[in-house]
Amino acid sequence: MKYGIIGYSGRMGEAIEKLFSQAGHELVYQKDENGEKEIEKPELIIDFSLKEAFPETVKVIKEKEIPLVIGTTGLDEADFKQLNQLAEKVAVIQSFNFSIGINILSELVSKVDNYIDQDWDIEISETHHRFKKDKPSGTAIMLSDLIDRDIDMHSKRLGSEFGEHEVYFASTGEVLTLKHRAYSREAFTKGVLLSAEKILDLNPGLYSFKDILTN
Ligand SMILES: NC(=O)C1=CN([C@@H]2O[C@H](COP(=O)(O)OP(=O)(O)OC[C@H]3O[C@@H](n4cnc5c(N)ncnc54)[C@H](OP(=O)(O)O)[C@@H]3O)[C@@H](O)[C@H]2O)C=CC1
Ligand SMILES: O=C(O)C1=N[C@H](C(=O)O)C[C@H](O)C1
Repeated sequence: MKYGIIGYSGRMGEAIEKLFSQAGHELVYQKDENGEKEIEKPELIIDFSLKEAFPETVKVIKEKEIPLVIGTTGLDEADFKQLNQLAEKVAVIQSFNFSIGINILSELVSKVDNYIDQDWDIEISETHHRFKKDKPSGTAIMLSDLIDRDIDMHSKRLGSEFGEHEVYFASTGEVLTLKHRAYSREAFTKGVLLSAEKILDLNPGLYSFKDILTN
């Protein structure tokens, strides 16, 4: 496939280009803070940039009318409204975490929540590399949104950690911890590749990575 990346020069942009090139896909469009370069019109766009770049991403998708795979975090309700608007015309796959493990963990969180009552404490902890700009992580927000109460979230920024998430459920006398740790960015880029390879066959609409994994 011929694809484009927004956030091309970033950590994820570089890791995506490496995996996609190994899989035989061709980068024909790239955009970062320094500008854009288009060799030819891409079949789809992959966005792993920053929230500040989101208005530009919306503009690019509107102009090109091509599908979007987006993993950028920090997006708010207004941004999701825009994603829904784009999804009326093109397929959009959005997830704050493209790893298989976190998507299984999110199923488990919902399952545990069905067993416990208000007497249980629930807290989420996330650890990422020192360069990560947003806090709490998109994944921590996504996990807390699965539970119908306010959850305390704890963020650490340490060295080069790729991404660790823990969800604690505790009552007097016991604690249950669900934990996921990414050992490399491959944890995410493999999910991005799977999404990109499937998106060209999808009808317009807003899809999650879980939709892609389970269909
Ligand atoms: N959903 C998931 O599975 C995952 C999501 N992420 C998310 O992906 C995003 C990128 O992470 P990471 O690669 O580590 O971040 P980086 O800071 O390394 O990269 C950000 C990229 O965005 C570009 N950028 C910044 N502002 C603009 C702008 N206004 N217009 C166009 N491009 C812009 C930067 O360009 P320049 O270098 O020129 O400044 C850079 O290429 C983050 O939101 C992160 O949370 C990360 C991992 C997994
Ligand atoms: O910035 C990162 O690196 C990551 N960001 C995502 C998030 O905010 O949840 C996903 C992953 O944990 C890595």
